Amino acid sequence: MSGLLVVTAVPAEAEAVRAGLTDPSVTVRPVGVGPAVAAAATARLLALAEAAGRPYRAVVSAGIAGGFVDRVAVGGTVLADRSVAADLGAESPTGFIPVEELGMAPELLGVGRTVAADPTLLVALRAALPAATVGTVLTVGTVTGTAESTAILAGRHPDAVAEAMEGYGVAVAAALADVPFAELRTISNPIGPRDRDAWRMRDAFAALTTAAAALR
Ligand SMILES: O=C(O)c1cccc(C(=O)CC[C@H]2O[C@@H](n3cnc4c(=O)[nH]cnc43)[C@H](O)[C@@H]2O)c1
Repeated sequence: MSGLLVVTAVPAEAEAVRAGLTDPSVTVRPVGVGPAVAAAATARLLALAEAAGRPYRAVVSAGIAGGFVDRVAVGGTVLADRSVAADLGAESPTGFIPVEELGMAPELLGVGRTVAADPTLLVALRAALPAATVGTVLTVGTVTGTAESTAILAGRHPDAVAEAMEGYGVAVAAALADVPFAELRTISNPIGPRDRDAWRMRDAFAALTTAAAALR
């Protein structure tokens, strides 16, 4: 059995995680931006390890994220109790319809648009990161960038604390491989009207390095 697999979107996130690790058995791999590449790359990493007779014991999606204002601060750390594909569904004149409510046969839904964190892994991470905010982390294909879309998303997900672009994809790969999953994020920017100058990447990367000590 191998140790923990940590997947990030970009190499800078992977470097920030590696800088804070205390457990040499942890493997960190940048897999790309967005749920599709994150799912495909994570599935491949898990399958290769399993085929080599050294399956990973758990997988964590880690990186920076946007935080919902008044729910988590920029520079803060978030643990997802569930990762949700926020835009998986259909628009309608009366609002968004989640994929579960579209009337498809349940067996066609695969793992659905919500994946809960592994309870044991989440308990361990919460114990190691007591200051972390725990809540839903949304996975989006497009970074939210207007006041209107922020209000809609926040209203639709009152339990959501952050949004990022990979967690649900990694979660699906982990679920199909029957490997425990969790998502760990540090907040680089408030979710809202796009203001790239307001992004605090350095603070978020520093927080990611600090939080990485919990990955063991
Ligand atoms: O949006 C940009 O302009 C941008 C430009 C260069 C690099 C980046 C990133 O490195 C983002 C990578 C990663 O960060 C997550 N993230 C961070 N903030 C948000 C957000 O507000 N909404 C969604 N995702 C966010 C995401 O997981 C990206 O993969 C960005």
